[in-house]
Order: sequence, then C-alpha cells, then structure tokens
Amino acid sequence: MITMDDIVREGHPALREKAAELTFPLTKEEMILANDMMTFLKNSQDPELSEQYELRAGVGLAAPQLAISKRMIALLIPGEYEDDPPEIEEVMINPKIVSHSVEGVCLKEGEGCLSVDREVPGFVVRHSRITLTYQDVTGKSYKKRYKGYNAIVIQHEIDHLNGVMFYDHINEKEPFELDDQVSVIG
Ligand SMILES: Cc1nc(NNC(=O)[C@H](CC2CCCC2)CN(O)CO)c(F)c(N2CCN3CCOC[C@@H]3C2)n1
Ligand code: NI
Repeated sequence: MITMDDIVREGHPALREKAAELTFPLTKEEMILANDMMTFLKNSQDPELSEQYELRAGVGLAAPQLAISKRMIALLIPGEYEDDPPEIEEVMINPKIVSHSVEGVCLKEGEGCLSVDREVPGFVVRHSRITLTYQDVTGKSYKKRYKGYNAIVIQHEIDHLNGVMFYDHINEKEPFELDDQVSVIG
C-alpha cells in the first residue's frame, strides 16, 4: 500500500518534469498503480487508517508524486454531507483541459500539497470552470465540465503532470491580492 514514505517531496526531479502520456491497454503495473492511488486517498480520509499509517489526508494524488512520470491522477472528493456519495471518485488518464472560463477561483485557506512539508500562504488562483477530456483505466474517453472546488482539485493534480507546484501561482509580492474576476470559496 502507498504510505507517506512513497510520496516524494519538493526537490525531487519528478515534481518538475512533464509526465508522459499513457497508451492503452494499460500494463498490469499501471492498473495496479491506479488502484493503489485510489486506495491511498480512501485510507487517508479514514480516521482510523490515516492515524494508524500516519497518512496526511488527500482528495487528489498525481503519479509524479510517487516518482512515476506518467499522466495519471486519482481524485476522491467527498460529497457535501457525511452519507452522500463522493462528488468525484475517479482515476483519470491523460487528463487535458480543452477550454476554461475567464473567471478565476481560489480557496480561502490557500492550498497545500502532500509533496510540500511547509505552509505556503497565499491565494492560488485557478480557472473557475474547466472542460476536461480524459480516459478511464479501460481507455474509454470522456469530455466533462467541472466548476468551483472540483475544478480547483483537478487543476492542482494536472499541474503535477506538468511539473507545476501550487505555490508557482502565488503572487510573491501580494500573496492575497485578488482581482474582481476571482471568487474566493471554501
Ligand atoms: C482541499 C483539501 N486538501 C486536502 N489535502 N490536500 C490534498 O488533497 C492535496 C491536493 C489539494 C490541495 C488543494 C487542492 C487540491 C494533495 N496533493 O498534494 C495532491 O497533488 C484535504 F485532505 C482536504 N480534505 C477535505 C475532505 N476531507 C474528507 C475527509 O477526510 C479529510 C479530507 C480533508 N481538502
Ligand atoms: Ni499536490
């Protein structure tokens, strides 16, 4: 199982590389990786297991964070209420933002990253609405639209596939500067 020991931290070259597209059918190893990434997110959101294995909670994970430079991300975004089904529970292969809004959005508390062992204060402004194409582990293609919190998480993960860290987006001089095209959520 994936633990925090498997997640590389800033300074590791994999976090600054452009990851390679996957081809289909996926290898057995790639299928196992997809499954292990989703299992990590589930474990990290489980109060007992996250404590037992000392996991930091995550709603997303990208393969480069495991030093695997492939375009694969896992998303496990809970529903609004305790017993709701997850908002997103998906492993996306070769995800691509094909269009996006002019308007921006950011999380009120800023962002963190499982590969960054420090707080980096500041607004991380992202597209508030995105249209995404991706494939699932069987190779089936999708084209979907996401907005708000879901769009933020997806963009954070796709950034990892392009060697971008969340703090690259923070305005160093004015970390909490906002223009009127940006809404603050969360
Ligand atoms: C927002 C949030 N970020 C958490 N961690 N950071 C991450 O997921 C990083 C990715 C996120 C950072 C900002 C946008 C994407 C991981 N990243 O580095 C991968 O690239 C959380 F854990 C979390 N939640 C809310 C839901 N809760 C359900 C119950 O379990 C606890 C969980 C806590 N919300
Ligand atoms: Ni991250």
